[in-house]
Amino acid sequence: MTLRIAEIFGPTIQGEGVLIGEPTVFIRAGGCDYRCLWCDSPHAVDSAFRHEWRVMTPAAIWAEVRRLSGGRPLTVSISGGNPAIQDFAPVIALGKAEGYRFACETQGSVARPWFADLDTLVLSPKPPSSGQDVDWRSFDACLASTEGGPQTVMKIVIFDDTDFAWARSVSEHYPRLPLFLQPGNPEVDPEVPVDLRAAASRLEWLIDKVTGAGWFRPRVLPQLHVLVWGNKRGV
Ligand SMILES: C[S@@+](CC[C@H](N)C(=O)[O-])C[C@H]1O[C@@H](n2cnc3c(N)ncnc32)[C@H](O)[C@@H]1O
Ligand SMILES: Nc1nc2[nH]cc(C(=O)O)c2c(=O)[nH]1
Ligand code: SF4
Ligand SMILES: [Mg+2]
Repeated sequence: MTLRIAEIFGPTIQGEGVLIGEPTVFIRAGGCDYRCLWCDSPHAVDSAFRHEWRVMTPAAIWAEVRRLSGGRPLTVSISGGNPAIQDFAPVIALGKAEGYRFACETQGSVARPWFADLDTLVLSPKPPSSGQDVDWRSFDACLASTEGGPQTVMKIVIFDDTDFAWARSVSEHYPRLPLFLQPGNPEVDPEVPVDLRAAASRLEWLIDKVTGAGWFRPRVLPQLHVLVWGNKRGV
């Protein structure tokens, strides 16, 4: 059995959400069932980049993670693309046998039995600005697959007022899911250096929205890796 892999990189720090700051190796799966208008990882989505993807066995993927981490267990984040359109169970089994921990980033459009083997599942339903339609039945199936298992959290990207209002209503439907908000990054060209002042302004705008609304449930975080490296690949 093989998997389509866009890149494997690290160790770096997890730049987003509940595991922010955690030393992490990323496995970025190739292929996605969505086409978010502002996707920051099109090289793992568009078939135009397919020739850059590697077809790898779980053993080959695991050998690469072990090499990058020097064989010292850390958190491995499985992202993409949408990793849930492939079967990562064998990779997770290889890693767990050596004491590694696993997180997964997905939009929640496809539920997988292997979600139950994770330590952390990050569900990131897509707001109106993405141009995608959320299938909430699939999202609920993802949630059901982790009941009594991994920590499961929700992370929503906010670009504008409409996204913000949407996030509030989604939050009301899932009152027990820990919620993380991050400002959308409109600059997805990996070659363009980060504009720190613009990034700080976007974060300030989102903080003002949350506190101004008297909404004290979500945590508001930047994309830490974007502040340091912009949208550079492999970090
Ligand atoms: C590239 S996606 C891959 C995983 C999965 N397809 C998903 O969307 O959750 C990883 C994370 O980056 C976020 N993201 C993608 N493009 C972004 C952008 N331009 N600004 C901020 N966050 C973004 C997604 O919402 C998701 O939480
Ligand atoms: N450092 C770092 N943190 C991240 N958190 C989520 C990422 C992703 O693209 O899934 C990501 C990424 O690509 N790099
Ligand atoms: S779901 Fe994730 S990987 Fe797919 S297009 Fe949207 S942001 Fe990109
Ligand atoms: Mg990213």
